[in-house]
Amino acid sequence: MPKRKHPEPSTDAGPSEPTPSIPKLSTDESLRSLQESIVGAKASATFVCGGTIPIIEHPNPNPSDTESKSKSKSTLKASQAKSPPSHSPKTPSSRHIFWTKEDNTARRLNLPLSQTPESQPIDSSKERLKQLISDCEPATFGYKKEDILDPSYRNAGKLDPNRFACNFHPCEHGILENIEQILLPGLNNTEQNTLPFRKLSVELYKLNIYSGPNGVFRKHVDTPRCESQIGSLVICLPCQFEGGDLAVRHDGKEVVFNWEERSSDTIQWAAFYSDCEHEIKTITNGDRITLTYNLFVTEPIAACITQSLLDIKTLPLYGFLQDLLSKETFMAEGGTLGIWCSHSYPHTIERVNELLPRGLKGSDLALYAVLKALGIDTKILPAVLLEKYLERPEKWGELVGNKGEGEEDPEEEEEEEEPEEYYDHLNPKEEGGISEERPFDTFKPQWGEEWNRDELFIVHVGDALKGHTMDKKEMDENSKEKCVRLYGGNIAEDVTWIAGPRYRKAAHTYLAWGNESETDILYSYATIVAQVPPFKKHAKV
Ligand SMILES: O=C(O)CCC(=O)C(=O)O
Ligand SMILES: [Fe+2]
Repeated sequence: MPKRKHPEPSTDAGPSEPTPSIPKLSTDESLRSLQESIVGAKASATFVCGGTIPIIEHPNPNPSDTESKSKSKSTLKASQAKSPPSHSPKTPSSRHIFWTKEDNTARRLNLPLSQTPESQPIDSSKERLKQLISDCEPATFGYKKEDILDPSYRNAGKLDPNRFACNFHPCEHGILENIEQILLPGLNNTEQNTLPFRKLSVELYKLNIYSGPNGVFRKHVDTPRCESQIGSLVICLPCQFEGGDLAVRHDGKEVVFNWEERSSDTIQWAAFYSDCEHEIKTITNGDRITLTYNLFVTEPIAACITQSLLDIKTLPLYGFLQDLLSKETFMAEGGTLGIWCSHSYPHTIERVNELLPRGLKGSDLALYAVLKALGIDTKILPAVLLEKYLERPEKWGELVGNKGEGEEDPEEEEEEEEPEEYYDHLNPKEEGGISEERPFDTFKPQWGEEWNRDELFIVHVGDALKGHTMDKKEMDENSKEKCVRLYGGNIAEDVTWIAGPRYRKAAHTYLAWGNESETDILYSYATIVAQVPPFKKHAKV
């Protein structure tokens, strides 16, 4: 365990946010304020960004007005993208979609329709648009590993990328660079390079058309196409429509992109992490044509482009923790902090150690990087909740938002490992739907309740992340013993837990005891575990 650093008075902590001062707080009070600070940092973390590119008749030297025009219902604003790099190409006056019909003949549509070449009457462009719509196939959505066609849930047309091409690429106008800076920032400080430099790659996924009066895609979470997928990008091409707001949510926050006003003459875009719930409100009129892309985090790149990295010391959380650690009253004997990750990761895949911590998102990334930068031994580890709550079923209600006694067995409710699409439709009575899939969503643990340690759960923290395993024969052991065998590690009696469990993943499948043999699943959560060393007065940075 490293020695607790005794930081110098913070001179370079945050440019705007003053470092909160914590005079003589007991460890418990300090932990409470730490929890507030971490939860606060999570609340202000970014999970989505977007922007606008006007289509102009004549090339403009600075064409990419990427200022976001999204409307936010919460206090959070959609992150504003910066100006494009100087090498950004000139904006073409219009965009072309080329596509093939079933008989393999090719067609072309110019957008915006108002910029139809003079040689071509506008009516024939409108006719082309109709043809494009009718050449699309009905768009399905994934539910329980099946493709479902249900226009009351998703009413749209689609073309797969092998049937169309468009003279647009998200690298133009610096869109990808802007997304990278916001969703995949390099975090660094002068002393320590805490994370390898990361880059985004992008892959075209579909062309979709949502047409009035009933085009819609109700709330869902995109299915990641592979483990390194970190998000989705939507490019809305210039074509007039009304309605069709895109609402993106994470952790109780919502950002709404209202694209109707500028739909006829601009390209508008939004990018968000894959675990964000989102929906497209009803398109009441016109045609909303989008290109969707999958965003992946690439292999680590050795070279660091230092000037583009965000300085960790400018994060308010850095100053706060630095100050806390300089107080002798804070965890004087040292101890372990455990923070449940607020984003979903494929943390039980075979190659998990290639993907984490590299693929950390938003607030998890910031917290991990801050702890590392402060010299705290920090790891991403799996945590398993052992079923102590089964002995106290009346306590379960408190966890799932005071649902009261006699509720269904939470294990049964939570059988799926991913939040599902289509839940709202299938469970119309369940307000919000999502709480059924993620029972912890509504639970806000308060420091001091010690809910997970003594009363409700025993948390087992593994020694390292590892891929999903399977026992093909019955083992004579209880869950605790199983965890120790699979993960090493120990029952984490002395971990101070912050925030609450969110996204679990199947970690181990095994044959359960019973009259008939059936398989059971052990789930784990990704957590950030930090070993705070004991305070040593003489320990200087
Ligand atoms: O078109 C949009 O705004 C989003 C589309 C979407 O959510 C999807 O294709 O999964
Ligand atoms: Fe989606």
